[in-house]
Amino acid sequence: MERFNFTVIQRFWAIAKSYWSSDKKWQARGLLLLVVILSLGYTGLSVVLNNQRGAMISALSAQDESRFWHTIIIFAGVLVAYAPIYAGYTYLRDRLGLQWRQWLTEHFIDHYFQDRSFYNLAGGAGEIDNPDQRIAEDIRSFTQESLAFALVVISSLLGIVAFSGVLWKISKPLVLFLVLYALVGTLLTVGIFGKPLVRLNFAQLKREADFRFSMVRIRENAEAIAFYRGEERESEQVKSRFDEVFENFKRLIFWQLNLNCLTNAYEFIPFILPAIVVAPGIFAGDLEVGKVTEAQGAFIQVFFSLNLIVARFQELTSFGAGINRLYTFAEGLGQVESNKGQEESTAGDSVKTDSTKDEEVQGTDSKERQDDAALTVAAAHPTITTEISDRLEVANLTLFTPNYQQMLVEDLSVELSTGEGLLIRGPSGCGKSSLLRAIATLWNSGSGTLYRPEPEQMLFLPQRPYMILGTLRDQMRYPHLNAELEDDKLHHILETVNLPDLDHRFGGLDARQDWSSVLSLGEQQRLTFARLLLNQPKYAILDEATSALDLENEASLYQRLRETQTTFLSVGHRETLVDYHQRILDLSANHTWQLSKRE
Ligand SMILES: Nc1ncnc2c1ncn2[C@@H]1O[C@H](COP(=O)(O)OP(=O)(O)OP(=O)(O)O)[C@@H](O)[C@H]1O
Repeated sequence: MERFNFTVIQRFWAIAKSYWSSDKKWQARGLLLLVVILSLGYTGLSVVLNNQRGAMISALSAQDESRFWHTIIIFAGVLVAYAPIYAGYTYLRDRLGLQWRQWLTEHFIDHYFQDRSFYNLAGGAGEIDNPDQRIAEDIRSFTQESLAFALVVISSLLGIVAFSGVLWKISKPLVLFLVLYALVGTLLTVGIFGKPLVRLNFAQLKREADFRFSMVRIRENAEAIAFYRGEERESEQVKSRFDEVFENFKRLIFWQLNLNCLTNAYEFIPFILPAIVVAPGIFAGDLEVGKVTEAQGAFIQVFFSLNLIVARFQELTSFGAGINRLYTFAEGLGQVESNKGQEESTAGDSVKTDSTKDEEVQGTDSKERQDDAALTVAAAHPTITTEISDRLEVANLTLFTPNYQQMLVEDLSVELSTGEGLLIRGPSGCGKSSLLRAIATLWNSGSGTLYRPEPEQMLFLPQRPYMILGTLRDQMRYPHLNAELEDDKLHHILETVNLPDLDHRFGGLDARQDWSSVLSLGEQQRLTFARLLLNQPKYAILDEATSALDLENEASLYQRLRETQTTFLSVGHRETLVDYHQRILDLSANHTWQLSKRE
């Protein structure tokens, strides 16, 4: 159990330290210091308030009017200072939490897009589920909760120091009993409830994210689902995802019920124990009546400070689960060093729910075996070498699917001469798009050398047109959104790709739309072709980029492309495409290839 807690703390620190030692560290530390000072201030004032409450009761029971009013005046005076200090404390705490969140979110987003991690993680076997939820929600709760918890720990320590003095004066055995009682309670709670609650909270986060994702997919594929009349199946699917949320939550609240039974009984004692201990002194006339209130106030403060872990255990377990999710994500992004080997048993345990534990552990094992196997395979095989050059050429290229499961092309050598068009053909599934992936350096499983120009000199038009979120102008300028282009030029290009009234239809070049829903596939293909004609890169790679167009539109676009200086490489099935290319590369299903010149 100790080891388990230690792992979570280690993981917490691995994520947290990046901010607290970043270039923003002095600002962060300064703000934290201010928050701690304010928390010191309000703890000090609460000690005074507690004393005065006791004094007030004593004055009332002794019918001492002037002492009563005196305490009331002090009370009011302290409150005047207490209210703004406490408000300032919560404000600055939340402000610091927000700044931390901003920094950490940007840090994760930077790593997510660095080295194409978003693509590599998506292509993996899905160990890092729902990265969107991890960035949007796990980071938010991580920063808020860690700050809230750290400050609670600090104020608890202050509370212990401030109030145990008060209590010590009233009754020493009471203090000793308190320490022992809190210690036993904490060990019991962590021992019994720690593992299952972190596990269930982890699963809850995942299942909530899966459920939400299934709803997002429906929104994105609404039309296809409507055509298939797939409502029933989709509704079943969403409901079954929600059932998983429901079942896990049921288990979670059952464990919380058990925890509450223990903590409620356990937290009841502090309310009566001080009275029992102080009562004999009062009966004997040695102590004032108000001492009961004072002792009770101090006892409760010290008790809840010592009892921090038990009192906040539910939040702590969900916090721990969030830390685990964020840590595995950071590990996947290469932000923190992977120490899988050391943590194998604990990390695996910490993420499984009771009912699914066995199958998921098996799943994890087989995933790890697959990963290990993939690493062994990758180590045993060479990878494709890429060299930046002013030409586009593959030399002796043998290409496999990732993990080397399937050979796609064997010993291919071809160079693209400037101004020339090359068409790649072949049966479906033979590896045409994969060859483009290799040229784009998305895949490197295989051997041979790829000579390619700088990425900025190449533009890829993938099989499925990609419409960005933004204006029509952005759509056309993508991926160079900062390019300054005159409206006239944009209009002219729209005409060239046979979309002359597109901007009028949607309210101008600055109109914002969900372009992938409002444009037909052919219109989207023409719009991506507009990007190509605007950018005029040195090399263009077109993967069935005109497959949804009629022959006339296709011919016109290729004609325009040939008028530019761009050297292009196309993949496609249509016979008519041959007319626009000088050379043809035919790939076959048995990894052989043939290069020919057009007659
Ligand atoms: N991420 C992947 N992991 C493993 N295999 C893959 C992956 N992506 C594609 N493949 C496999 O690689 C082979 C080649 O796929 P590719 O997309 O290159 O075919 P293609 O020739 O472009 O087909 P089409 O003409 O149908 O578009 C296929 O058998 C496909 O199943």
